[in-house]
Amino acid sequence: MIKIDNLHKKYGKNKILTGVDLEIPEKGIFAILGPNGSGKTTMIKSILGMVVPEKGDIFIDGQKTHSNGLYRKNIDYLPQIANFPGNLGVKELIKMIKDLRDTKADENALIQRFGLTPFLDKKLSNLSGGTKQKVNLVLTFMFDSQIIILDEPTTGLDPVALLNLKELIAEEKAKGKTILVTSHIMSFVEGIADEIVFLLEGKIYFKGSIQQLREKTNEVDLEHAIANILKENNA
Ligand SMILES: Nc1ncnc2c1ncn2[C@@H]1O[C@H](COP(=O)(O)OP(=O)(O)OP(=O)(O)O)[C@@H](O)[C@H]1O
Repeated sequence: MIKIDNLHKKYGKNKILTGVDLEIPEKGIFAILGPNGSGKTTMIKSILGMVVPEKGDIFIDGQKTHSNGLYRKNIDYLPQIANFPGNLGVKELIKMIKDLRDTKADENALIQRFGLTPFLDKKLSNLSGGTKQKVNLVLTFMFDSQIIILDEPTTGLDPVALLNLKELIAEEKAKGKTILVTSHIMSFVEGIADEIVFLLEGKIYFKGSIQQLREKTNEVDLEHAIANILKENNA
């Protein structure tokens, strides 16, 4: 379980998170939504210990995150922008990440799933954006951690890869995992999310099911429900 208590983070004078309280239970898919710049990545990076908040606490399974970095081993993370050296080959990169993480990994089924076999000996700099993202997905999902955090996983994916990703996320959930995902693609979110967590003006504006959000906003679908919140709040 992930618990965030009164999280505050600013960059210089720019206040981004101004008292985030959030509880993410054991199992399920939670979509972190909010307008550009609302602090979704900042919140995710705080959970991962990559951003140091001024105030507030984060607990994972009851343990405070800044008391011990070991909890990170149990989180698989797909960053919004993954920058690996372009002269690395795909196979080399996978091996390098496996060696660094030093945890059991199973990449072969994922390589098949995303059709990456023909690219294994290619350099990253020679891959298309979507193919690079498929490689990043392999790097994320090849470990078998209880918590998976995906920051904009759909970037550059074609419809087949997108369907594959949706199925993969559903399979991981079926194993009892907790998945946090950010996305601006509402059809993707609607297809996978159990709950929406909506960040606005530094706080959690809404947490609940898509159905509850539709009822709250009186809208027929998620896209209109989100647009409604943004217009009402001039966001
Ligand atoms: N390292 C940093 N230094 C200074 N400002 C930063 C830094 N990282 C993020 N910011 C600023 O903090 C704000 C929140 O950024 P963040 O990336 O968390 O938002 P987001 O909700 O994930 O946005 P998006 O939907 O565009 O991905 C933005 O105004 C951003 O410019």
